[in-house]
Amino acid sequence: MSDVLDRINADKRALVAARKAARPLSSVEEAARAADPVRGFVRALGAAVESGRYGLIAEIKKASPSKGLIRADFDPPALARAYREGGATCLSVLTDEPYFQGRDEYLVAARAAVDLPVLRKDFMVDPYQIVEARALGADCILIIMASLSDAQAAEIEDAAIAQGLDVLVEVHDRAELDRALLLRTPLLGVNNRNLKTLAVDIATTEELARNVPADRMLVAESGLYTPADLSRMAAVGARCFLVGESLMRQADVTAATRALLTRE
Ligand SMILES: O=P(O)(O)OC[C@@H](O)[C@@H](O)c1c[nH]c2ccccc12
Repeated sequence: MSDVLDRINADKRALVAARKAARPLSSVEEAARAADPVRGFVRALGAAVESGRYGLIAEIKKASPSKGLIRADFDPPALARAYREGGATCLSVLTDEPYFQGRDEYLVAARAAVDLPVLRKDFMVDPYQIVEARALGADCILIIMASLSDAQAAEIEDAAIAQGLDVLVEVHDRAELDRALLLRTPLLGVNNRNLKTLAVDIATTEELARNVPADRMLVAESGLYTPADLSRMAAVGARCFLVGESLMRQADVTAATRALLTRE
């Protein structure tokens, strides 16, 4: 019954309840109003694709539930600069602590180091986290359809829109895709990793791509290692990619990012 995602979401709800008790929404809202202007996340990806390039969302990820520690030498501002130098379009920064060893401060530090738009990569279960994301300086938030009901997803998207944030909605199967299309965001991610079992299969994007309407921007997520992997995703219509581990494992992140983006 209790898969990985159920556990993560239950823990997240408890964590958010504690955060709410420690800091009232009104205080976070005040910080959100004072935050740096939003950088257009969807706009940056659209511009990359428009100019014939891939849109790369490069992820700053220290550890994961499936792999444990991914990168020991973990310096978010240095990684942000390396990704930018290598040609990334946007950044994704894990802020989930219990499962990914992320931190809110990593997002703040990474964003301050570059001019790229930044996704707060976390498990959003409550609109409070969206206001938090804005207060931290995030430009985009993640909605995982497997974690939320239609009503919860819509509530979180509304909160993001109210804060001026972009939304990446993530799906893993046909039913989730159909539900995601009820949302307004143009940014549609297909996660090649099943968050319930943590198994990865990049055929997932190939299978779902044909059902993604032309007015959505398809992002292929997870399990992407080589230019050939990106070409395979591009062949079914993906021009944007979310990549973490394969770049995080390299000593020279700039060179690895450049190499990944090399078109065959
Ligand atoms: O490290 P990878 O296999 O390149 O995957 C990156 C990203 O897609 C993955 O971290 C991810 C996708 N959806 C998520 C939701 C929560 C946490 C993490 C994720």
